[in-house]
Amino acid sequence: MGTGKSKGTMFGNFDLGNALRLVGNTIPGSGPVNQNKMLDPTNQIILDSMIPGFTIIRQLFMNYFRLDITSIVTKIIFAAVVIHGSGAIWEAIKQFMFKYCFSSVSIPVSDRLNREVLLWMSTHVVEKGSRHLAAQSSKSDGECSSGSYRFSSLSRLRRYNPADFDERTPAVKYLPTLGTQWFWHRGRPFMFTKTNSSVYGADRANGAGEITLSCLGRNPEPLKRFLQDCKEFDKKGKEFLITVHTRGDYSQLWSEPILKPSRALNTVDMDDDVKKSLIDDLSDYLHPSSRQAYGRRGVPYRRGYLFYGPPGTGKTSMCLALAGHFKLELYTLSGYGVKDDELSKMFAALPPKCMILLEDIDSAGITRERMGETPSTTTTATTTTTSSKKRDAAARSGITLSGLLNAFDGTTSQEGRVLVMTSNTPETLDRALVRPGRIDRQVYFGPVSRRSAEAIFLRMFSSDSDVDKGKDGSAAAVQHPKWRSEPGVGEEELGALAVRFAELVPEGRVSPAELQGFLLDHKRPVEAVEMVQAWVREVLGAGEGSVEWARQKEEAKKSVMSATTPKVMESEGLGEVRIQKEEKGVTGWRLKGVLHRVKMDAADGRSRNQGIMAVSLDIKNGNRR
Ligand SMILES: Nc1ncnc2c1ncn2[C@@H]1O[C@H](COP(=O)(O)OP(=O)(O)OP(=O)(O)O)[C@@H](O)[C@H]1O
Repeated sequence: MGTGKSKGTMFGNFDLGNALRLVGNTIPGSGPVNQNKMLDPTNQIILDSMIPGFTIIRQLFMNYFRLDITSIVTKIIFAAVVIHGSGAIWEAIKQFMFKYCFSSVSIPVSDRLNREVLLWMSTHVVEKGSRHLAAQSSKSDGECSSGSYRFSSLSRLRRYNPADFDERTPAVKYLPTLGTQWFWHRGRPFMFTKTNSSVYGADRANGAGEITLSCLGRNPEPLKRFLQDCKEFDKKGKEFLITVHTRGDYSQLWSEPILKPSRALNTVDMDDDVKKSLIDDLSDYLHPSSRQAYGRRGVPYRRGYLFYGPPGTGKTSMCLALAGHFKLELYTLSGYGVKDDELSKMFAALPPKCMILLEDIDSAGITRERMGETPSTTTTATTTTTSSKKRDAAARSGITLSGLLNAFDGTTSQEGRVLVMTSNTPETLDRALVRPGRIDRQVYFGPVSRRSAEAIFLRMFSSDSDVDKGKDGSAAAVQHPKWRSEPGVGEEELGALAVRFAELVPEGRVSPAELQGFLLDHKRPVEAVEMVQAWVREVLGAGEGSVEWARQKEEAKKSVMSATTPKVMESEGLGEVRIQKEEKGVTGWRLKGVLHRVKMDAADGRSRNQGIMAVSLDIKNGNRR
């Protein structure tokens, strides 16, 4: 290098000494152009080897333009050598400096820190005036995909922007592009480098890359501080969002995180005491000292809840609200299509502290049959049909009871998680699934009471600023044009309307989801009060799946239980009525099922359900929707 002998192939034979002599010989003014001047044979050979036919070209220029191009060509070659050589020297200096004068840290593309650094860079560097950017379209709900991640961090830090919600022209987000960028952080220069040479597949297609951060000095502390700041920044942005993972596809067990606006606990209506006790129980469990306390007492550090009740009563909403309140990442699974071994791997892959939601666990088709543990029930045609139906569901879902229990309690299963199962028909769940230790609390979510009807009404018609204040204490971002645009309806008037509305909604007969649906169709409070009676009449004749249907079903079951108990000798161990068939009759629906007795198995101490009697019950005026 120092001799000027270049590394490049083009300059492989170049002799700098000769070249310098040539330059000297041909410096303008060093003498008149002599047409017949011959080139030094060595130089001639060098130039000819570098530019084939140079001597002929030179001669032509001499003859036609009386110009000796040797000087120009030699200078160009000399400049190229200098540029090339200085590039290599600069590279060597850089490498030396980097090795001995800089600290650096690299962050793989799969690590969440990668996303957190990108977010910080986007907001503090890229959006503040980078000239080289990577652009991405955000999704309508404010999500933006970055590498294998999805995040709405940029939009969530801004005020409401209608463009963020326009499906046709999603807003554009800017991220650091591949390559190197310098920036200042806490008074120090930092170098950010993003490369994708070791990134493949979807990540590469999405523009994700490994990040290397460097800063001047041999002490890596400033880098650590910077990474901590990135984490804090990300956390702050997520304050009003929750991270949700669903089942992953292809090689991933869980999907990449999806950010959703978190739901405030006060927007989920339920009995105040039940809600308070649930929150207290969870805060107790999540207390930093709990893990140790559980460990010292030899109790596995896990907590399980069963949220049960008719459809649309807030089970899922409560789960989202709790995850947001306690800043837990939420992993949701609806059960179908997962095999036992995959489920066990999914549980093993959960982070140490998170919430896992198994939705509608009763419809996941989990049976003992696949384990060859057919419960002894009275053999009726309906039982056979139900068993085969369940077997079909189980075959579809691939989960067995033992597989599920193994995932919950297995050695690979993470401690520290909060498990929530939701169910519309908890009585159909195997007792082993909901025994204490797996499910520590069962929480009932019921239809609307008078108090909750009033609360839902007020929440729907309060000004947006009030709703927002309830959630995060911030001022309103937007006021919806239609909601509560009735003149003359002030706070006092609204309160009175809410009381009137609640009186017209019969207690325990409609679900919060049904009531919410009605109020979404009637966005003015006076109109809602006027229309609610007609709507209630319509809903109470509603069919399967409604709260009214569930209520009548429960009542019918209870009456069968109380009527049959004396006949069934030992009432001790009497379980519940399990519906197996629903037939349309003249006056409504006839449900056929089996009355169960629960027996403890002396051998393994597990409870066994034994069908002891076929029963039928009627639901009057029930009609399917
Ligand atoms: N108790 C409640 N308080 C406030 N909103 C509710 C409540 N119950 C239901 N909702 C509203 O109804 C809709 C459905 O609620 P959600 O999905 O939580 O019900 P669910 O009980 O989980 O239903 P399913 O059993 O069918 O899964 C949501 O939009 C939610 O806002």
